[in-house]
Formats: sequence, C-alpha cells, structure tokens
Amino acid sequence: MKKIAVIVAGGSGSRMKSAIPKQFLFLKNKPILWHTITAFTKAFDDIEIIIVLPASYAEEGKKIADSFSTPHKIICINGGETRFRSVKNGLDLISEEAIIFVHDGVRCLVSETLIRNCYQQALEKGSAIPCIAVTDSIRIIEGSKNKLLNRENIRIIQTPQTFISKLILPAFQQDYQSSFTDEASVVEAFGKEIYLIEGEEENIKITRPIDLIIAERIIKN
Ligand SMILES: Nc1ccn([C@@H]2O[C@H](COP(=O)(O)OP(=O)(O)OP(=O)(O)O)[C@@H](O)[C@H]2O)c(=O)n1
Ligand SMILES: C[C@](O)(CO)[C@H](O)COP(=O)(O)O
Repeated sequence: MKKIAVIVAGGSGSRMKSAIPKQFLFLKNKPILWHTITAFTKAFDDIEIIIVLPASYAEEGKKIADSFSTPHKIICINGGETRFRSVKNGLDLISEEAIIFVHDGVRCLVSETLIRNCYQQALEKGSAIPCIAVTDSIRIIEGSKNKLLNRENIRIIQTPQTFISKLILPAFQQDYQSSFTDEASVVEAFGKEIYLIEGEEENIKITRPIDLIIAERIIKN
C-alpha cells in the first residue's frame, strides 16, 4: 500500500521560548525537522512526505526538504492557526488510497521500527496510535479537591498517528472542535474506533527547553 507521511511543523513553538520555531533549532548539526524527515525516509524507501510549515518559515523548510535526494518525494505546504488546520492542509493534498502517518515535526527521535509497526497495524486494523504507560502517580483536580486515578488505565499518546486514508480523510471534513488535540480525537469524534500500539519512551515531543537537553543526550546520528 502507498505510504504518505504528513509531518506537521507549522507551529510557533511558544513553550520553547526560542528565537526561531523549535523545529528549526539544531541537534547534532542538523535541524530538528531534518532528523524527523530522516526517520521516515529510512523507514521506507517508497514513502511520500508532505511537510507542513509556518508560512513565515516556508523558505527555511523548503531548504531542509531540498537537502533530501530522490527517490523520496517531498512536498511543502503552509500550515494554519491550529494543529487541526495544519494537518488538514496536508491531508487535502491526498486523494489516493494510502496508509497516512501524521507525525509531529518535533518528535525527531522516533524509530524506524515504530514507524514500520504503525504501518503494519494500520494496514490490519485501520489505525495505529502509539502510546506509553505512565510511571508517575496521577491525580485529577475536581474543583477545590483532587482524586487519585488508576494509572493502569492511563496512556500517554504519541505520534505517528497512522490511519488508512478512508478513515482519516473523511474525519477531517468535520468542523473543528477545541477538544481536538490530535488526529485520534478527530477520528474518534467521527464515530470510529481507535487502536493503540506500544510507543517508545524515547519518542519525546520537543516542547520545552528541557526536552532539547534530553534529546541531545539520546539522539544517535
Ligand atoms: N498550528 C500548528 C500548531 C502545531 N503544529 C505542529 O504540531 C507539532 C506539535 O505541536 P506543539 O509541540 O504544540 O508545537 P507548537 O504549537 O509549535 O508549540 P507551542 O504549543 O509551544 O506553541 C509541532 O511539530 C508543531 O510545529 C502545526 O503544524 N501547526
Ligand atoms: C499530537 C500529540 O503530540 C500527541 O501527544 C499532542 O497531542 C500534541 O499536543 P500539543 O499541545 O499540540 O503539543
């Protein structure tokens, strides 16, 4: 089956508080976004990639895309105000049947194994959403009180969130809801079941300055 990765890198990175959006910061002499794209090009020779960029950094993003050689087809497109809009802009370029990966441009430590596992499960079940268990105690705030939750039932959700095209493309025709934090929430709101898959501890989202320090320690290439 055809494979298409929509790599969303259209955000501003406000929590990182850096001078440029975090996806363009360097890790081991290469932009974070370059490492993320590399993971997908290594996972599959025949993958097509759509990179979603902030309009004001379209040129920087294009330069990174151009640094990859064929046979990988890489298309760049501008993002939008919300993650939903950015993902939708990428998905709007897809009309054929495919397994579609939606991945955060700032999860640059994702492994080729996880990408391939997501592909396989999405092929079999329609979706593959990587997740990891919680290792801290978890409490929910209820007004002025708080209550312990059973952490056995809690999962931390990652990307690549992977779907068969006939599931994700119609789901993104819905109107935006502020509760949409990821693609699984969009597909679920469309009334479809979501299938989880084991994620990876190292597959962190570079969000705050501390995450960059952690990524520096973990990254291999
Ligand atoms: N309108 C948006 C918002 C986010 N993203 C992308 O979604 C991924 C995960 O989002 P997040 O870590 O929240 O990135 P930012 O929105 O850039 O960060 P912040 O929320 O701190 O501003 C990032 O690769 C980001 O570039 C996007 O493409 N378009
Ligand atoms: C999609 C995601 O990375 C899954 O963990 C997460 O929901 C993105 O959240 P953010 O607030 O947009 O960083």
